[in-house]
Amino acid sequence: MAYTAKIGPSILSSDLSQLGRECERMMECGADYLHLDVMDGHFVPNITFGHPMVECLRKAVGPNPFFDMHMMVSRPEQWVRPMAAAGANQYTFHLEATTNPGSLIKEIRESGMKVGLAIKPGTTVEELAQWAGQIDMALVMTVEPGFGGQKFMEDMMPKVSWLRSQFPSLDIEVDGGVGPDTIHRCAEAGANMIVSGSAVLGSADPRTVIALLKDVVLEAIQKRSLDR
Ligand SMILES: O=C(CO)[C@H](O)[C@H](O)COP(=O)(O)O
Repeated sequence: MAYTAKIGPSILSSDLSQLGRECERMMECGADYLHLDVMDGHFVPNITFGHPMVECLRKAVGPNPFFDMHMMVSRPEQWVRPMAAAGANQYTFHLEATTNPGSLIKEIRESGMKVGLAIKPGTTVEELAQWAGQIDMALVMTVEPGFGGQKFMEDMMPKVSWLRSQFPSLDIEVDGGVGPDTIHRCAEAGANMIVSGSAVLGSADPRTVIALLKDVVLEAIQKRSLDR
């Protein structure tokens, strides 16, 4: 079992006027990585930020925090090189946004980043599966992408369970409505990379929330390895 539990706060839910400080605060509170949501107002009905912001953030927080870029954009091919140059570590694009996932995967690798592949709630996991051998991480969205603070879609969990059964070493991320109330379902299904926005950033005690999320996932991983 090659994967481990990792918690990545979605900084979309932070005080955006203090983004550098918020990123540092999350890392100090035990985050394993930072999940950065890039939205273009076209693939999703919301706009956030692009590579100039990522470059500034990288300068502000230094070389260590792992930047997991969730590219909710219509033309993901366009931003691979700029994001790599800005200091991104992983480039997660949406399967629905490209007609040529194979060449995009190759380009991301050549640019030195890890590859993540995301699917919206309406996309089947079988469509993702054909690329699973070529990617570092699969992201199963548990809300319709576009906004933080939405309700967790429990009915996405069979996708996670199926992926885990088929790809025992793959990093599987869940994103949307994940927090103390929903983490058990994600962990049981086999997710190991946990994005949490409002539940972590909206808490008065993010350190405790991050630790709780991580403990639940670690316990599920241990249980799965004992059951094998
Ligand atoms: O990708 C996203 C929205 O498209 C966000 O990462 C996600 O919604 C996290 O926020 P929350 O935990 O509050 O749901």
